[in-house]
Amino acid sequence: MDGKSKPGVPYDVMTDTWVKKHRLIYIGATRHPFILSIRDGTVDLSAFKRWLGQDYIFVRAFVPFVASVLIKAYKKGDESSGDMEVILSGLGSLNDEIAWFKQEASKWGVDLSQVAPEKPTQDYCRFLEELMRPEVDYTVAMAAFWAIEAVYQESFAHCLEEGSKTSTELQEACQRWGNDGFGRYCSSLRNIADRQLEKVASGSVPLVKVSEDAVSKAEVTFLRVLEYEVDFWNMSCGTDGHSAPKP
Ligand SMILES: Cc1ncc(CN)c(N)n1
Repeated sequence: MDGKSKPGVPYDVMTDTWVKKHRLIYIGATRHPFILSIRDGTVDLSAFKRWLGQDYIFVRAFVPFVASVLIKAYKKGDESSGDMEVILSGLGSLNDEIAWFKQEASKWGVDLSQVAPEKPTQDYCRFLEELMRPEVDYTVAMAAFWAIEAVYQESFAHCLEEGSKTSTELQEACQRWGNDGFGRYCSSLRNIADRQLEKVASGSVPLVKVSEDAVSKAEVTFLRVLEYEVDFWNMSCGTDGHSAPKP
């Protein structure tokens, strides 16, 4: 709890504060025109196929990133926190996700072996590599991990809400990240990130002490994730100026 909170009055955890403070870019990432076009049934299928091929490349790079977070959780040495179990479950679902991408690609006639990473994918994967370095704080890596998963969860859940006109053929893709189980998994990641971010408050004992430096680095990292996600959606739509011409 921060020093200004009153007993019995709910207070914002750090990730709430960030989402409110950076609301515009957060909305930009979770309500992007690409997602809105899936939701209203007008998505350009060549854009969807481009997203599919590029996201397969991203997810392959995301696996070692998540493994690096698992190593950081292990090194923290707090077995009772349950963090490793949450992260391990994430690695398990990434295994299913990779199999799903292969199956979906064959359904849509996308030859994954021929897909080259576009610039936004390359940049995002490079960012993941930077975060994998052992000197990157667990708090910073967890904040990125949560934000990356949360953007997909919020985006695709929006395509399944009442009133959406998502086509039947794309509903399964939306279910992958928009289902309640994935929502609960994102909440677990968020709780870990918030617990790590909890700062020393006057008169209360913090659960975890992290330096101000790690907290501000984590916020910058959160913002960078949102920017990379927006670039990734832009690329999928072909509105980034870098994408290959539509097939
Ligand atoms: C670009 C991106 N961001 C997030 C996710 C969710 N794992 C994803 N598959 N791709």
